[in-house]
Amino acid sequence: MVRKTVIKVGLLGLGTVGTGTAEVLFDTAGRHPLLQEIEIYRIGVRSLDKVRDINLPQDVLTTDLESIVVAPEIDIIVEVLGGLEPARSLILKAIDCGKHVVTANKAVISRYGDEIFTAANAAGVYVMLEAAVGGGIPVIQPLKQALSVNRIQAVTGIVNGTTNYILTRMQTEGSDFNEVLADAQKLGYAEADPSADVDGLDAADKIAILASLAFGGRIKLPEVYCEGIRSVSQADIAYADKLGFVIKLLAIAQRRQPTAALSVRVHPTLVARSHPLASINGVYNAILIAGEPLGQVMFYGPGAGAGATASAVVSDVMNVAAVLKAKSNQVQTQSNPLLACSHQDYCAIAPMAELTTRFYARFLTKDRPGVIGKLGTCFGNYGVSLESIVQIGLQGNLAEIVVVTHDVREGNFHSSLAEIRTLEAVDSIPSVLRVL
Ligand SMILES: NC(=O)C1=CN([C@@H]2O[C@H](COP(=O)(O)OP(=O)(O)OC[C@H]3O[C@@H](n4cnc5c(N)ncnc54)[C@H](OP(=O)(O)O)[C@@H]3O)[C@@H](O)[C@H]2O)C=CC1
Ligand SMILES: N[C@@H](CC=O)C(=O)O
Ligand code: NA
Repeated sequence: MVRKTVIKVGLLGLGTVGTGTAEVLFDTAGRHPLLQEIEIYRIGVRSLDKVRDINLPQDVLTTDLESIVVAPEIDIIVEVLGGLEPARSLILKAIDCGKHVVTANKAVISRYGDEIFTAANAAGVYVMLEAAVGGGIPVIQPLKQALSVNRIQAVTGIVNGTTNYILTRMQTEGSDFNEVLADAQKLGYAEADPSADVDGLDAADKIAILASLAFGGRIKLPEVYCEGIRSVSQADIAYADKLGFVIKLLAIAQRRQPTAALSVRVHPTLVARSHPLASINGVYNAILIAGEPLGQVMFYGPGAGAGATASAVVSDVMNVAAVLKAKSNQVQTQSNPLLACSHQDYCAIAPMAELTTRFYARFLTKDRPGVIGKLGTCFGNYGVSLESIVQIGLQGNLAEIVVVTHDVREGNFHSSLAEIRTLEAVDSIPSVLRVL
């Protein structure tokens, strides 16, 4: 006989994502029937006095988060607090108490994934994280399951909604960076400390998680190269546009040969207008995955926001609930390897100097004959071949020269720039960006 179980959830956090999650779990009509067997038992928050946009059963709220993770009635802990502590300790405590965990917290997973998954594997519980990357876009489960038969070659993504929203509005409306950031905060897209978005750290957390799943090894976060969007100016956006590009904050994990070290990086990048990632605008995210034998597949959707992220959180809750239900009916006794994390070793990460990529660079120089020739000589000394070189205008009495290179070893390109900086005719190099 199949018994009907009620699976109890302890929800840690009732902010943007927590509220969206509770709304889905309280309103199950027309969704998967299994959701009707899932109940929110307790919700942990910082303040009981805060006005909430959601009707809650009496006494469900508490500020005692520890009491939730140790409650014997609770099967699944959903951590949507954000930040490193107390999130990390509460996740570990929940695992220690034999509870499954669903989290949207990429900051904790990318830094403490090793400790958390080792503990979860030892305790025989799942730690699920679909909401941690790409918000509502299903990308974690596809990487663990449907795509895992492929040899992955590259994961290239726009994985931060806030910065894509900012860059899109700077590009299409010429808006001011700080004004648009304030809007992204109001819309609930940004992290509590938005420098995590703007400086690329959130995207670095996410690409570390994606790379780990795609390439089958853990990633040491400090080895992920990370550059944010503060240096992207209206001048670069305008030049990129003239040259047929848009500027996107890309997160890339790439392995050129199966045995080579991985390149894992986040930086603003010129993307050709014809490339599929160039048309991903606003808070939308997209992740392009290339693998053998599949070829390319692109996941696209809302990368942040209450409803979108709740969709991912609740799908994880439902996956675990399905396992618990099967277990209670004695159908399944072992961990499902396509839900659990199975890596123990670390990936070897290649130094940035070894990266081969194209570059865009903008120079301010004295406006006199022969300067372009001198730049060309310095580039030639280091094997840097130019795809285009343009001098469009003057800034004051200085000439503005923009170059786009062919593929070049990053170390060689920087050596050529070091030599160019010594030229008497060169005033400054205001920007250097990579080109996809
Ligand atoms: N916002 C988004 O679009 C997305 C967010 N995420 C991730 O989801 C997580 C949550 O984000 P979000 O919902 O935006 O965050 P919010 O800041 O909106 O909400 C955080 C919630 O956690 C509670 N909280 C935080 N710290 C504590 C603490 N020390 N003790 C008790 N309660 C605490 C807050 O309580 P109180 O309400 O009382 O202040 C609040 O309810 C983060 O890890 C974020 O990176 C992932 C994908 C998208
Ligand atoms: N701050 C993040 C929220 C989702 O992960 C973003 O802007 O993408
Ligand atoms: Na996701």
